[in-house]
Amino acid sequence: MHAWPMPDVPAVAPQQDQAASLLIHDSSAHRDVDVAAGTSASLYVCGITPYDATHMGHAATYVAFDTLNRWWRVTGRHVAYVQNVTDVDDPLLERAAARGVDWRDLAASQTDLFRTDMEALRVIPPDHYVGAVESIDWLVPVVEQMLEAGIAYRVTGGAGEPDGDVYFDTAAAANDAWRLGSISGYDAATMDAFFAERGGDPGRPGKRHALDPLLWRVARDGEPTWEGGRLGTGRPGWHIECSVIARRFLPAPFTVQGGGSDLIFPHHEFSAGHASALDGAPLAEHFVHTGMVGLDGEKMSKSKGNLVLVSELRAAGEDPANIRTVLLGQHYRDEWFWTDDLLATARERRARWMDRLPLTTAAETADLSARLVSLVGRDLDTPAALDALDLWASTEPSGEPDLTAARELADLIDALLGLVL
Ligand SMILES: Nc1ncnc2c1ncn2[C@@H]1O[C@H](COS(=O)(=O)NC(=O)[C@@H](N)CS)[C@@H](O)[C@H]1O
Ligand SMILES: [Zn+2]
Repeated sequence: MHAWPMPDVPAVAPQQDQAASLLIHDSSAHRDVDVAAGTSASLYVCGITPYDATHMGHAATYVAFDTLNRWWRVTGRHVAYVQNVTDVDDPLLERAAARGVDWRDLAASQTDLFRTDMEALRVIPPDHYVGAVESIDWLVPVVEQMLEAGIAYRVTGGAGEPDGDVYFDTAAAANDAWRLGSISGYDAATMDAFFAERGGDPGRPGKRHALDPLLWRVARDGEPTWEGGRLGTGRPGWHIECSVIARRFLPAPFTVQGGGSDLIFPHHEFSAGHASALDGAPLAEHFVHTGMVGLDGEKMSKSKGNLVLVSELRAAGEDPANIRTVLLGQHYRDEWFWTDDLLATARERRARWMDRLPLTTAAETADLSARLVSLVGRDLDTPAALDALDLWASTEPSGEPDLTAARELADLIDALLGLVL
């Protein structure tokens, strides 16, 4: 499927000395790692399950990885970027049924809304934007191979379920590249809790291990189904889509797998497990996760219905650059809560930067540009970058205004932070 239009990303003089390193926190290694290496990078960021799009938690996560993308580009790297859309999965089907709408219409309209919000927030689109449904033809042979290799198995009935659902055998699949816990590092109790909470079925009779995740769900009445070759008609489990889409369009391993912290387990654990099961290569070199955004003391989520939607703020006339300023003002790994005050503050900050811009000098532009690139290169410290803009805006100009310098600074702020002043 198509992504969304590319924002204008001004060409800027590569900040050579700042291209030294890009430190970012790897949740799997539990430490900061340098991902600046080389002339090219590759990024997979899990996409939305298309309903209740685009709430501020979604937006915070995609803007965070857009900042990573932008740092790589400003420092002269080529970036290969892929994102999926989980356009078939239990939560989507449940929501469509609850609303009495066709699940395909819900997925299509919500994905369109997401695209317009991403365009408004000036998020650079992925090179490949791929739906789970589009990936079915690619994932069926992979699951068939897993069955043949003995790292997947069929479950016979139980609890009123039909025979034939295909599960991943987490024990049999362990190899040098992956074993249960490789990505999350969680203990068994944590995995059990998160698995049940996030779409898993630990109590399903007939499974070899409670944490074995579903690869293929055979047809049930009233559910959408697709041809599944030797798997029989049915539909895919959640994790395998991301393994197969990433493997199709990105190197094995690619540089960074991204998503919110709620994806660490089971989703990224098993996306990695499925990808490594047959080819023995790690899914990604590094795993990076954002903190959860909440409202009124609770994580912003569909099920709680406490959503602040980008489209609603835009419909009320808010400049998306102010929304992006709020998001960049929070550290991507922090848990935080949206408030209207944050938006008011963002408007004022950005207005001050806009007033100061025409007075800037060549020296200021050189210093500030290097500082901004360096700060973002330290675990995407955009809050510190915005503080540096505040400091600059609050000081008297250091000499004669230089309109060329003002243009260059505006271009760097746009290219690196996606903010138009
Ligand atoms: N409250 C939140 N705060 C921050 N990020 C969030 C929040 N809610 C969801 N996300 C992130 O937004 C992205 C899309 O979330 S989602 O719509 O539920 N979809 C999925 O997680 C799957 N389609 C990934 S394959 C994920 O990276 C998720 O971690
Ligand atoms: Zn995913």
